Amino acid sequence: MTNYDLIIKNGQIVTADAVVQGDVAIKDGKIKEVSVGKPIEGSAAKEINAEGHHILPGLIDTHVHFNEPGRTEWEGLETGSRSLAAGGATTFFDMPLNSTPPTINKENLEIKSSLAAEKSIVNPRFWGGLVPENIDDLRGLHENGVIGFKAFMSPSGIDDFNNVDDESIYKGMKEIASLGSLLAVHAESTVMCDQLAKEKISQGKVSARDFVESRPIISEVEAVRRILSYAEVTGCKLHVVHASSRRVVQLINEAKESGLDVTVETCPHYLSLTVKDLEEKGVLAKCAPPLRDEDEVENLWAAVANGEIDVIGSDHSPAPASMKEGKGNIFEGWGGISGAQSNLNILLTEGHFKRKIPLEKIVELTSTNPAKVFRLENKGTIAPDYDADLTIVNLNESFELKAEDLFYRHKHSPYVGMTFQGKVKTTIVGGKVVFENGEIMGK
Ligand SMILES: NC(=O)NC(NC(N)=O)C(=O)[O-]
Ligand SMILES: [Zn+2]
Ligand SMILES: [Zn+2]
Repeated sequence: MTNYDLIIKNGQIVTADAVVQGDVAIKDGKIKEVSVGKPIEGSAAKEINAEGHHILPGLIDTHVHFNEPGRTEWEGLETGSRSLAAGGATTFFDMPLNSTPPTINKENLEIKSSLAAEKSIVNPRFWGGLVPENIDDLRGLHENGVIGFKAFMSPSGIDDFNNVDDESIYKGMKEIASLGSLLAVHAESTVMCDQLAKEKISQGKVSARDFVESRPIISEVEAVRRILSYAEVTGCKLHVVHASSRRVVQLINEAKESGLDVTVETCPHYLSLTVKDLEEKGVLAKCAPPLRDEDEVENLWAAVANGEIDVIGSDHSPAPASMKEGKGNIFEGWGGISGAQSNLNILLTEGHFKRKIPLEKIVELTSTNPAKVFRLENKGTIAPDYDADLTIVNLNESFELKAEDLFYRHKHSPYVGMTFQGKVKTTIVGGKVVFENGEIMGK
């Protein structure tokens, strides 16, 4: 008689607290038993021998733009979710913009969530948008299960998703606070970015360095200071996405210490790429806030090691290759990095192997904390009664990322050509293997 659906044997089980050798038994989509030191008794319909491999809770990618419905020629829920599975992620939070219609009311949310139920091979969750026009729609979005709300303090680059002014920040945050939800912000100063860009462009200064200088760290600092003030006055829980420097992170940590309910995300690209990559790769490595210099990368890793960062999300914001080409005028071309498949690879290679960041820390930032901060029940660790969302990784295997290995709709990424240490072998969502040895097994 079989008492489990799946037993994973003899792996190094990684949680935010420890790495221990053991077995994991799964039934009905849940982890039923974790056994350390002695084998799990009983049998299963399927067994995976994880000897020499590490078993991690599946990554929860807090920040992706999958662009469905309406802009599926850029990505889509099927290709996006396959890329995540290949990269060891089992849950994503899709941003409200770049899909058309944007997720700014419950009707639009319903369109997106039914498409995801049909097409995604990992667990989908959604951000609602806060735009100046939709304060009255926030309740409906909240009641229909959004993770929280996302607003842009500077232009989003998308016509149907307006950035918020201070008045709509105030009104929106008051409403979000009363709902008991939270606001995520893209924090850059509109005035600084606009003025600096105008000056640069009018002088014909359009290089990678010029683009970076047009979106300086102080512009993030200004916007973060302002949004922290509104968090204080409204009592709204705040989450600052894609912080590009430790200065921004420290500002948020000071606010945390003073009692504000605020968290911060950074992304793998700020931990692995620099202005030099933007110079070499051109628009392919363009994003906002922009890549910074080498010392900022090291400072951000110090912040990771020091527990100053809450979560790491990819900010996967893909576009067709034609919009990511060119090295001449960096101001032209789509801002957004295609990176969702490489999150774990970057954190393992650049973090664990190069800078001695413990595996426990990587799990904490990519899975345990996202589950905690965004209140996902039964996710984010490996323990009985938790969802069987797992990824099995061979840390002894290294590989060079090739464009054809990418599951994105458009097979380009600034990470192509890099050599990574640690390869995702198997990804399991709700007890089902969705990715194994380079192939998608799901629907
Ligand atoms: N419209 C976008 O996808 N924007 C994104 N673009 C980046 N990060 O360059 C973002 O999150 O700001
Ligand atoms: Zn953003
Ligand atoms: Zn984004």
